[in-house]
Amino acid sequence: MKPLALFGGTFDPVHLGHLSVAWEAAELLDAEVRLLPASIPPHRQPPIASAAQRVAILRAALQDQSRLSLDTRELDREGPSFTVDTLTGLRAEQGTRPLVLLIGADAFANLASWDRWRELFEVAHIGVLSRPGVSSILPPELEQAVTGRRVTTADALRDQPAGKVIELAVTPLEISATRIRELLAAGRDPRYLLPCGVFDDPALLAPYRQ
Ligand SMILES: Nc1ncnc2c1ncn2[C@@H]1O[C@H](COP(=O)(O)OP(=O)(O)OP(=O)(O)O)[C@@H](O)[C@H]1O
Ligand SMILES: O=C(O)c1ccc[n+]([C@@H]2O[C@H](COP(=O)([O-])O)[C@@H](O)[C@H]2O)c1
Repeated sequence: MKPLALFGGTFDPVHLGHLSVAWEAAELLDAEVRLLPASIPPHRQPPIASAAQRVAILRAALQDQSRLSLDTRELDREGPSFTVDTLTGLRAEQGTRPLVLLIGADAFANLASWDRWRELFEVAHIGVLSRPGVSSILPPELEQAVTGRRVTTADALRDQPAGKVIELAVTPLEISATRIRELLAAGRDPRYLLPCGVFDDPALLAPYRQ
């Protein structure tokens, strides 16, 4: 069975950095990949755009392809979007299908601050996406938790439903939502940092313009 990979984020807004690494992860793992927008992200300022606005941008971004899809379950839940709750729900739905949590290297380095973070390894594998400027040195507590879990081939994720960690060497694209919000707020037009379906509809980016 193809693994199911979840790529969570604030997506405020989704950009070509997200889509490119999600696409490459889908290819590298031969997995179904779902983008999972967070409702109230646990460890950061609330997003500029509302959940409905971020979903509208995601839908526009994902049109005309079938490899990446959208999973809005965190938006349907009250309270902060703790990833362990989301993955536990998916585990109950998906039986023994391998689940892979995709996270950028910057977010992965902070994993030990996440809610019930050790339980994540019980419900999913973790696929770490390389990101420019992010060191691969982990805090000792996390390094210890990861020891013995590292695998280097996608096939190794199919042998069991959860518990492994794989580094995914994706093409580095130095794009961030922060930079896109700054450019839009300054009246600039970051056309080639965003998917064309998003840029072609100016109403979608209105929340970020001042
Ligand atoms: N260019 C990129 N390359 C690799 N991973 C990325 C990239 N941009 C974002 N990610 C990863 O995507 C996930 C969701 O990121 P998020 O929605 O916070 O985007 P962001 O660009 O980091 O946003 P912000 O600048 O607002 O923090 C995180 O795991 C993050 O590490
Ligand atoms: O569960 C947690 O405690 C937790 C803490 C920080 C981040 N996350 C998740 O990590 C993903 C990326 O977060 P962010 O803030 O980089 O967009 C997103 O799906 C968040 O819900 C989850």
